[in-house]
Amino acid sequence: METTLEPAAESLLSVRDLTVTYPGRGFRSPGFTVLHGVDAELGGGRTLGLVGESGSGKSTLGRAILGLAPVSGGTITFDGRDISHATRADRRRLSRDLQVVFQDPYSSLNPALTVGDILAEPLSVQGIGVRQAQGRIAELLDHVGLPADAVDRLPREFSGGQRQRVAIARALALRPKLIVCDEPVSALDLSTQARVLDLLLNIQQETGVSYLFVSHDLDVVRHISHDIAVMTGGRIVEHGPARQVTGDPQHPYTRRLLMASPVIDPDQQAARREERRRARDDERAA
Ligand SMILES: Nc1ncnc2c1ncn2[C@@H]1O[C@H](COP(=O)(O)OP(=O)(O)OP(=O)(O)O)[C@@H](O)[C@H]1O
Repeated sequence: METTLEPAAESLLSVRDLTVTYPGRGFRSPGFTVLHGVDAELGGGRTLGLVGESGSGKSTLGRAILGLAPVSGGTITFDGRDISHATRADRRRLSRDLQVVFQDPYSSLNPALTVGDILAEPLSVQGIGVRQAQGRIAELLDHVGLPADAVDRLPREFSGGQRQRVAIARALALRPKLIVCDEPVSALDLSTQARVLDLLLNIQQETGVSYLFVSHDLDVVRHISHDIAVMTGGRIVEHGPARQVTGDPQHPYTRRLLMASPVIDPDQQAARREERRRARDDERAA
């Protein structure tokens, strides 16, 4: 199924025909193509949820945007600039506007640094003085709901959810325009997941930051996203407003994903029955 994307009126991120091929190990071994001509679009102050099974290429898309996966074809335009082949120096400048929160709050924070030092790092890289940095760090801790004395403590003194709050504070330090959130709640228990998702929503309302939110969990993505892109086999098979993608899925793969995610609400259960009926009809017609 083809998904034709019109650039959003105020597009912040635009991915066009993106191909990522990892190089083969030896000179005889061919490269391994993970993304095959991916298109995606994200406007300012909005969230694009990227959902799909394990290995479908979601993280690779996030990594390509961050300059951590090789772009072998197509373009990535961010804030009006083509960043597909940004140099290291370009990336340093871009890090003001483009940040990341990874899945694992246990390995993504340097265990030897205090929370204060972790938050000071991006500020000092951008040349922000100590006094100004101290003020900003206090503001950031307050913003993510951590106590002021967290500044002198080490990551191991915090729970998984609190560590993820530290990672979010670090990502926010330079007031970015976009944060790539790569499975940021997958390692957390359900109630902590809900609190971290609410925090991300509040931050977006207050700051206008955009999120590319990668998750294998459609329920999580549905909760946080304005738009959803559905990915399988390195291709985006459906991309549209969250309500439309989850309420009236067009692609059989999206329908399967929806059927596999748990529902409690009776209206959703009725909709789910209808989805199953349509999927059965589609299979018979195929
Ligand atoms: N550095 C790499 N070199 C070679 N292949 C890679 C590399 N990183 C990822 N891959 C492969 O790319 C494919 C897509 O991986 P990716 O992590 O993007 O998927 P995903 O949808 O995010 O899955 P998950 O939810 O499990 O993280 C996988 O087959 C993976 O093995």
